[in-house]
Amino acid sequence: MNLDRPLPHSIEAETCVLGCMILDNSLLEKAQQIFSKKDVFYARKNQVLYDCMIELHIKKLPIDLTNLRYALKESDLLDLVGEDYLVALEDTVPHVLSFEFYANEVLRLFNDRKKIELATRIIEGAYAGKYTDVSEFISSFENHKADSDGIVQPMSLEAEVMKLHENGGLQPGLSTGWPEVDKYYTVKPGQLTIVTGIPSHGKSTWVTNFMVNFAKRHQWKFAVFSPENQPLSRYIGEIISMYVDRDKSFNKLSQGEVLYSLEWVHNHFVFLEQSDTGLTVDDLIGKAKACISRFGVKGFVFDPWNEVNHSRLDGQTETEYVSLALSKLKRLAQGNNIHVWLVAHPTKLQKRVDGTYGVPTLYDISGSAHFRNKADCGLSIWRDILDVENKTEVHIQKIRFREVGKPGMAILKYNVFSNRFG
Ligand SMILES: Nc1ncnc2c1ncn2[C@@H]1O[C@H](COP(=O)(O)OP(=O)(O)OP(=O)(O)O)[C@@H](O)[C@H]1O
Repeated sequence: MNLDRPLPHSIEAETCVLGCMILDNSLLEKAQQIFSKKDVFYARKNQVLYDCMIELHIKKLPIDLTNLRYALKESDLLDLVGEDYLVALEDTVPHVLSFEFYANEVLRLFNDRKKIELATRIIEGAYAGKYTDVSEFISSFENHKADSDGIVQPMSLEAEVMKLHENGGLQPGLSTGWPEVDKYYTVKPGQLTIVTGIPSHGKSTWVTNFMVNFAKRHQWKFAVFSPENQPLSRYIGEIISMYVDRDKSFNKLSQGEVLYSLEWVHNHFVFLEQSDTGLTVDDLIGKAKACISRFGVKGFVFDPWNEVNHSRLDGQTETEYVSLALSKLKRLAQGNNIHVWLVAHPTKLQKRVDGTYGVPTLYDISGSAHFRNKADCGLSIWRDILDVENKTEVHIQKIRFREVGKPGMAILKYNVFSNRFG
């Protein structure tokens, strides 16, 4: 089937991204985080240049015009890119600060092209009368590399596998900002983390503190659905206390400090308001996607699960509903290369003989064992509420990929003034 118009692209955005990386080589790693796929560039010469930059980076060589020209010549690709185009790259950049904006634009357009390609194949399949069950056909394409029969042959993944190897193989995720937690849990885009814990044991406080760490350290932006943290001005005050990280609470900051910090919060967070009827998982996913394209959001936090409107279809069991909803959240994470955190309460727990409650697991979350089965990573936050030292235990109960971490437990101390864990 022929498309009679060009696929969406922006040569200007692509050249700006490449130019920024020449001016500031450290941006290449950021680009690799934003673009999970290799072939995000529309123009062949831009794709060649991006590949070449990755190669220089792997060889620990500076990404500059001299090295790029040499590497392109070596692989007979200089004519394809063109000397003049290469030299002009640096001049096309309005400012390196625009990098993230242009990179997200390149990613958005790449995703649009993929959607059009997918839709075209679906239409072709329908014309050919090949598929009786449309939903099955669509889900086969969600596995990206599946051919039209849903069967993947390993050599079709050659480029991805070689790229993974070139980029250093199976690498850990990004640091949480707490070395003791990093031993067990790091963060990869494209995954779903489920956090559980007994009420008042500090799940929300820990997740919020985690977001602040992550936004500071990796410049991630977060979309947060946290209806219990109302009014929002109060929640933002708590975030500010965590951000400034001094032994003083929000109340003791100067007006200047508050205003400065508020601007930082503004640049790293957006909040989703609850609706009167309660937002459904589909509503939240729609809003998350809007936040990804409008604000370049990389992390999405649902806190807690029981504040979501869980209306089910007629005849659908709770287990089926949970399974489908978690699959949708995983697809949101994978398809957009973001990380999703879901906070969920355990069901009523059994008291221990000493009257205290033990550490809940993902199997204790009300609704279904799918919380354990579908999560890529599972954490349980627990504390002894009588502990005078305010210690919190972070139990890492499930890690799907070994490079991301391993099961274990990290202890963090909570500071009541800064509201931070350290
Ligand atoms: N280690 C700790 N020591 C003392 N206080 C803590 C500790 N961790 C959290 N807190 C405090 O406990 C209170 C409850 O924390 P938080 O709201 O984060 O818990 P939660 O597990 O999310 O609860 P819920 O399930 O009810 O939403 C907050 O006031 C928080 O400041």
